[in-house]
Amino acid sequence: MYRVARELEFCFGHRLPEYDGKCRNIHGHNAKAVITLEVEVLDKLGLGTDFVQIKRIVGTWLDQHLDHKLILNESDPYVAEFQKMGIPLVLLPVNPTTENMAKYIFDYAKLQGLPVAEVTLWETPYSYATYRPGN
Ligand SMILES: Nc1nc2c(c(=O)[nH]1)N=C([C@H](O)[C@H](O)COP(=O)(O)OP(=O)(O)OP(=O)(O)O)CN2
Repeated sequence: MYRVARELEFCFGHRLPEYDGKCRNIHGHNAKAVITLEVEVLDKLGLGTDFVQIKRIVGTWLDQHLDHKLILNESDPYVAEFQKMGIPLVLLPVNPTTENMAKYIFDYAKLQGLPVAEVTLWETPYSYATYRPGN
């Protein structure tokens, strides 16, 4: 079994409604997602999955869909106000925590047919969460 990983960076804003602390306020992060794939067999060039392919598929989506976006829980009372202002939002059915966003990125990579094993999302240089499906 081979594990192949590509790091991808993007910026986002979010807030955690009802959080008892400063993360209840809108704030931003320079995030790094680590997309880890598992493959049993290498291709004839000796590649598991081409790093370039991971960047093209997941990196392009991160750039277009999440980079410099405000990510909110769809039930957040702030949503209507930001929509009135024409601010581009990404709405999730859950709070935009590091854990939930790691799974959100995992689900996208999986849907694109990548053999993704786990996604780690670094929210700050010191804090990260990893999502991998359990048995
Ligand atoms: N398990 C989780 N805990 C926290 C999350 C999360 O997504 N999952 N998120 C937050 C906040 O979003 C916050 O931005 C991060 O908190 P913190 O580690 O305090 O980050 P700072 O860089 O601001 O830390 P300082 O040392 O205070 O500068 C909180 N918890």
